[in-house]
Amino acid sequence: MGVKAKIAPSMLSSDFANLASEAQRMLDCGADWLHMDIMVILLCPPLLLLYYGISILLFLCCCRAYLDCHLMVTDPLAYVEPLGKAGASGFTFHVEVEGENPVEMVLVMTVEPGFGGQKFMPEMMDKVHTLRKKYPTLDIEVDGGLGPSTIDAAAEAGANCIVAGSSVFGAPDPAQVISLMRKSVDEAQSKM
Ligand SMILES: O=C(CO)[C@@H](O)[C@H](O)COP(=O)(O)O
Ligand SMILES: [Fe+2]
Repeated sequence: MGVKAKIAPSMLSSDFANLASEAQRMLDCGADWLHMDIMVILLCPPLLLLYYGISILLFLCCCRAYLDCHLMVTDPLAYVEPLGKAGASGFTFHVEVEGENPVEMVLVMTVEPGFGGQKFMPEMMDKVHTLRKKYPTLDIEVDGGLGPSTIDAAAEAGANCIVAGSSVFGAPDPAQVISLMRKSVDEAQSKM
């Protein structure tokens, strides 16, 4: 058996007016982590920055889940301490930003950063495959366009941490989608 599957619904696709109950709903459906996209005004609509400021605060009060914070910012280190104190559990940075990139988990984007609901980019699987060959026990996270129709490609390439927004929040039965993705990762890992 290889590395453990971790399924992380992206809160970007949740009902923003009911964040705390949306978070709990995903945990009740079997989510391992909650994925928090943190963006800057320069790259993304300001409303999202405002939203995430508020949502982190809400999570502090209401949610004890593992918060997988995806920092789409140019100065990620500046966010680590305050967000860590505030309850964030793990961070991913973008390789394009300056400075060191510590490797406990590698995130491979499978859409252009910025929005949920985009189409999965299968060409990114070469990168995942190369990483998995080189680092058999590393957590490798994929983010964007993951769902029932794309999970097998990601799992077979070696991804084990799966971020999924629209496919989970938009499903009539999110628990079933989470369970299907976990099964796909577990099966692929058992063959590695
Ligand atoms: O980081 C991002 C987008 O920038 C993601 O976390 C998306 O929120 C994933 O949403 P889906 O592609 O699964 O709808
Ligand atoms: Fe993300």
